[in-house]
Amino acid sequence: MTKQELFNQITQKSSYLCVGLDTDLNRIPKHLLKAEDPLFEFNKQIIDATIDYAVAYKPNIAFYEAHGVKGWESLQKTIEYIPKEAFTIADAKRGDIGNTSNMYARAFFDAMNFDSITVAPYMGEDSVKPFLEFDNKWVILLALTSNAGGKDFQNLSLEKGGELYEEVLSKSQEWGSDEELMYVVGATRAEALQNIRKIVPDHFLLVPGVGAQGGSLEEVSKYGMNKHCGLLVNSSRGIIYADDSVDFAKTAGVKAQELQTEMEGFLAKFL
Ligand SMILES: O=c1ccn([C@@H]2O[C@H](COP(=O)(O)O)[C@@H](O)[C@H]2O)c(=O)[nH]1
Repeated sequence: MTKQELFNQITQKSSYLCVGLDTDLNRIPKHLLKAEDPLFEFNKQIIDATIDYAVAYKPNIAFYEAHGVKGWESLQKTIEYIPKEAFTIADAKRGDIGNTSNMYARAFFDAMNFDSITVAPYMGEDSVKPFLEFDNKWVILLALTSNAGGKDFQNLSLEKGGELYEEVLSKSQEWGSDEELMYVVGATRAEALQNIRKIVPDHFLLVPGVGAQGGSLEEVSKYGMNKHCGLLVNSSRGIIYADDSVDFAKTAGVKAQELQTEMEGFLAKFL
């Protein structure tokens, strides 16, 4: 999906919501455990209930690979089920020496046909570039993550000035353009967004941390939005586990719609 196509989706749905598919057998409604493929059955119903309000879906790969072959099958079925209009994110946080990164990229872009993958920048240019060699695919580089421990390294001051996450943002722009590179910035780090927008004014940001982690959608939208919206705001648990009854999908739809309605307001105010 191109940047323009993503922006078109955002405009059409008045939404920059990404629904996180962190599907956990211990948390899904009990009646689904009888299904042949409970992970897929849950995802299918969540997708059907939220597709009118969401522009992206982000399966977190850990929740699938934890089940071995069966989990990978559920993931494959899920990615095939997501309507083509939606942007898909493999939240896999990969990155290794070049030839290994190339295999990761082939797994998620060729074999599974995801639009994008999250990548850790820690191993540098030759670990990230293999992911950028695929047409019409996106790399989403971890910049300033939502967890408390993100500060351990990402906020370290560099001798030449600035902090490590700022160097990730500026250096990586030598590797790819804003048509193929996005950044992860946690909603819990919204105070940094004004500064981040000075370094990456045109890039899309994937923003997890709204909902269960307590990030503010309003602050993220106010300080993070650019002329192409430039935001995909993820909520996983806050949507998919809002209700563990047989009505779980309906409730997920309501939660997604609530966020979409707020986003519609912010698009009118800040875009
Ligand atoms: O900095 C980061 C990077 C990734 N994540 C992932 O996003 C979702 C958040 O889930 P919630 O239930 O909405 O909190 C999850 O898959 C994380 O692994 C993140 O939270 N922060």
